[in-house]
Amino acid sequence: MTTPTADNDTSRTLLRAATRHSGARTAALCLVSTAATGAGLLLPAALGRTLDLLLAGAPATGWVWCCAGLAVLLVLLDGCQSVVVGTVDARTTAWLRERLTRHVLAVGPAVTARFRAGDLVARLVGNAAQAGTAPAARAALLAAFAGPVGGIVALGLIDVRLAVVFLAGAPVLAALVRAFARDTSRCVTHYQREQGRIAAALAEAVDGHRTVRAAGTADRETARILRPLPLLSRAGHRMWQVQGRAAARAVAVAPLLQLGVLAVAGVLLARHRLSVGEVLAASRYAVLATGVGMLVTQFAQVARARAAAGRLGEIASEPAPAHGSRRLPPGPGRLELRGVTARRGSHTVLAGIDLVVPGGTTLAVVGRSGAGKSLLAAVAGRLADPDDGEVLLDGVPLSELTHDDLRGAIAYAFERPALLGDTVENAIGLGLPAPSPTAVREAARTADADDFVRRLPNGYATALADAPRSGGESQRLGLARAFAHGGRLLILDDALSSLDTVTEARITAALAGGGSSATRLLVAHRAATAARADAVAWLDGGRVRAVGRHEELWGTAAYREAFTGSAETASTEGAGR
Ligand SMILES: Nc1ncnc2c1ncn2[C@@H]1O[C@H](COP(=O)(O)OP(=O)(O)OP(=O)(O)O)[C@@H](O)[C@H]1O
Repeated sequence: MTTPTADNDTSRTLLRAATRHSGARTAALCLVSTAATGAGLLLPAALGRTLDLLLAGAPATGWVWCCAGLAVLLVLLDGCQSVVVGTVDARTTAWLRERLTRHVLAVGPAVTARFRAGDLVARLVGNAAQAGTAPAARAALLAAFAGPVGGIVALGLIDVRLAVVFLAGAPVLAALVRAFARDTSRCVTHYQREQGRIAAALAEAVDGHRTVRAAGTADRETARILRPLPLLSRAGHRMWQVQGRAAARAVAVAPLLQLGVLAVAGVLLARHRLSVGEVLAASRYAVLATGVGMLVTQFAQVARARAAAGRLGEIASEPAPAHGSRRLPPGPGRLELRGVTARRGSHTVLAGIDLVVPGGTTLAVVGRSGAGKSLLAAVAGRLADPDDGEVLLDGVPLSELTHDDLRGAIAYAFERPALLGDTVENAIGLGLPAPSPTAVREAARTADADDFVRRLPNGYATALADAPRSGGESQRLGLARAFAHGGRLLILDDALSSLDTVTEARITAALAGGGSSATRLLVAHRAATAARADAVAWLDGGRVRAVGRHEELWGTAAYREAFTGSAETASTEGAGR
């Protein structure tokens, strides 16, 4: 579990990297924004000069053109700014989404232990888009600062007393902006958190729609999903209050400052220290110098982006398992667990497990529901790391293997496989660099899936979305994927549970009878499956109570009990282990 400080550091690092990624465009945006601010600052001076020349009856055509040119330039720069802001936002958002999606998938099940699925999606979609505006918003904030600062400098250049009058009231404005920035960050963080809660509950309800309908609890479920709504509404109202209060205070203070500047300018005009044009310029610079409205908007944007980046930082700080650099030497696929201990919360699920599966043999793992069979299967193929001990394949600790060697050597099938890909063929060949149609069909035949795939509208080319499947058919496709993957270790985590006993017998017999040369680890609930394995590991109370042939163990009453009453509850691929 990471700390809030680590999350904050990570969010800052993430934003810095995202800004670097759009570096050239962000620099261009800074240039365009600065140029726009510069043009905005020059315009009042040019207008003042033009007015003075016109009042004096002197030729002012050049200055009129200059004013017109500056006005046109401002419009053009404004257009450029919109285009560049759009591009920077889009590129940064895309970069953040890609990087975090990769990270989420690299972290694996641990990420779903900390974040609910809907909340993760809300973060990767909504918050990434908000955080993606950070580089452009910061550049715009700089430009928004340049306006008031330039306005004060210009006032000082016209007459230093004008700047002094303004600066006397400026601390009040600065305090307003600071309070606004602080309050906004707080409300935005609350708002985004409540949004994430709603998204998480909604995703759970959509996933469990059959259960909700069967229980007739749609109304209660809707209420559960929308429970954070009052808090969301409160955070939203608070945001508007903060923004409204800041604007109201600014509206109260800014005109007073502008009035002060104008009064002093009027006195100086009366004393012939300033021209009419300079008074006009001073009045416009006073407006620019009090440009708090712009600052408030930009601060709000930066605060939203930073709060969103904070939520992304929480994901990014979740450590992904590191892979080693060792290659897998040739070998028969001998699997060895040495003193493997795995805890979940305060519960020690696996306590110092020692187990050896000789290459090319089948080990069935049995035990009552909750005995830790799925966790053992996850640890055996490094879907999860043990808290203590190590797992070796042909003598090499899994944690020291390169990512490609590890994943190339171990194939998995689950009770409820997630089928990914455009077509049935792609779903079976998932993960293979170049899946051959022959290998995919051969694997499907071994998994007893070939017949029903051929009956689909376009056979193997049928889009997954157009291939309605029963639980057993999905399992067979998941098995086919594992068989097509090959490798020297095959782990079936309750992947035969939805098959009828005849099909299950056919598949396990095919595997044992030369259908696969791999070492096989089977999480089994049925006595018949255990009976076909070369050996059985009986898990009980977090330990291996016995290893032996099924027929030998069957004599023990407690062993027989492990097969009764445990078949209804089973593990799932997405259960977060
Ligand atoms: N992410 C997790 N957080 C907390 N506890 C967990 C987590 N994953 C598994 N557990 C707990 O670990 C124990 C073993 O779970 P596991 O799924 O490995 O059991 P199993 O033997 O496969 O059960 P079944 O036969 O019902 O599928 C259970 O008590 C389960 O609640």
